[in-house]
Amino acid sequence: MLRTRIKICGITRPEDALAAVESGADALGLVFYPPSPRAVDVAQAKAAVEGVPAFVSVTALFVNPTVEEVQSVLDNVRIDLIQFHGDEDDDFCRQFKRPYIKALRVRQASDVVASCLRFPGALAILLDSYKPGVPGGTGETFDWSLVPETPPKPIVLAGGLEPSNVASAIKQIRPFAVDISGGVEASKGIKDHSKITDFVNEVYRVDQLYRENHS
Ligand SMILES: O=C(O)c1ccccc1NCC(=O)[C@H](O)[C@H](O)COP(=O)(O)O
Repeated sequence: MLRTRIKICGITRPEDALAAVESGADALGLVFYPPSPRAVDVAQAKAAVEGVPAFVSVTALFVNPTVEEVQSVLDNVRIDLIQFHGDEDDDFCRQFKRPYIKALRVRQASDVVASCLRFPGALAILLDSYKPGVPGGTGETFDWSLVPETPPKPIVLAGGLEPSNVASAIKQIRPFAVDISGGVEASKGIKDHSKITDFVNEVYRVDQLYRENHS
């Protein structure tokens, strides 16, 4: 079994990026969506990820951006992956020639399979909670029983994860990756480093248990 990958989203400060890297995160997320309390501009983003080693992926997150907005970020910040949270279609997402993740706010089971099929170019589908008018970062969980057992694409599970519930989530869904933002914050946009460590350790713990029970 592959271990569960860990993405810490909503990074705004270099010290939070380094804390996530030192804890063992696989990927970091930068929110390029101005209405978000975790939004960064190009200068903040560059500073935040400057010391991030190449083996940790940096993800740029957008909600219905223009082509120029995405391109400007790609031209100026080290970005390995793009994550789209709006109404973008597969053609839009693919044009930047970077691996991309499409976020889906889950309301019913059929949403998951349908989305995987609508985004053949996506590296993975990120499943998040549905809250009217809020494109992401809700801090709320959704009904995990809506996730099919064998989805057509790798699943990144998001929405209201915390150190205290991530083990149950992984046991139930076995996602490719877990994504957290609010659950490791001290306040909006500011990460709590001990919560990051607790979260990562909890993911490692449940993966280790799984390996022991399936060897
Ligand atoms: O974080 C935001 O404010 C945000 C705004 C608009 C679109 C996406 C946003 N965040 C995405 C994420 O941080 C995560 O991918 C995901 O939504 C999990 O967030 P959380 O429930 O806080 O763990």
